[in-house]
Amino acid sequence: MKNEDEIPDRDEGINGYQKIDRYNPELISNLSAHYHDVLKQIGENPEREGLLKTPERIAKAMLYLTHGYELDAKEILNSAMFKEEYSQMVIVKDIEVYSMCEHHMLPFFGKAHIAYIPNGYVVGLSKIPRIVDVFARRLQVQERLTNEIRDCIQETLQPIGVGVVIECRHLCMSMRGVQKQNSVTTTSAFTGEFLKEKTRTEFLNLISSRLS
Ligand SMILES: Nc1nc2c(ncn2[C@@H]2O[C@H](COP(=O)(O)OP(=O)(O)OP(=O)(O)O)[C@@H](O)[C@H]2O)c(=O)[nH]1
Ligand SMILES: [Zn+2]
Repeated sequence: MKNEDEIPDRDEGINGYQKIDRYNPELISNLSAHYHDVLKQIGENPEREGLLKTPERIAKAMLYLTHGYELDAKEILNSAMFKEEYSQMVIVKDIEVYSMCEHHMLPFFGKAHIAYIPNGYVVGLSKIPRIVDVFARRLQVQERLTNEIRDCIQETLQPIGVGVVIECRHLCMSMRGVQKQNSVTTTSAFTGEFLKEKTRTEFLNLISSRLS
């Protein structure tokens, strides 16, 4: 029996998530109908002029904000790995992060700082922020986001070590709930050489310094 809420083109995707076609008009229209109902349920009038296109806008925005499910971070890293005899720490810092917490579907946002020590191979620099987005554009908790980035780099590039630090503000803690406007959550994850205090301290010092 066909479930009328069934998502069209549902199919086994990568990373254990269902593959969906985010541009499928039928999917956008189904999702818009749900958001139309949400507007009614919160006491709004979805027929007033300002809200006429809102359900469709939200549907498209949500599909965009969760598009990381379809992307394969390992494939992205594999596409630009170069043999290079550079053996010092490589750091890409201050990478903007925009994600949504899986508890409230409210944004959390801030910065990621990522380092690795190559083991014969380096990766194209742009690929580091790209994989941050792959994992951030999903429903997340900051701790899992941090670990997923670390594991992806470690398993794909197989460097001597990886360090990931993420600092974010969670709107579920500032707009609602405990209503703390200035709290920032810091998470970190390390492998290999970064488990040693000396290397980790060097990384943490370098990410806290600012270019003048
Ligand atoms: N560890 C972790 N917790 C998160 C993250 N994002 C949101 N949370 C927390 O998830 C928890 C959910 O707790 P619940 O008590 O079930 O939800 P709630 O009643 O809405 O909680 P309050 O936010 O305290 O009002 C809250 O403490 C949130 O602050 C995250 O990325 N990591
Ligand atoms: Zn939340």
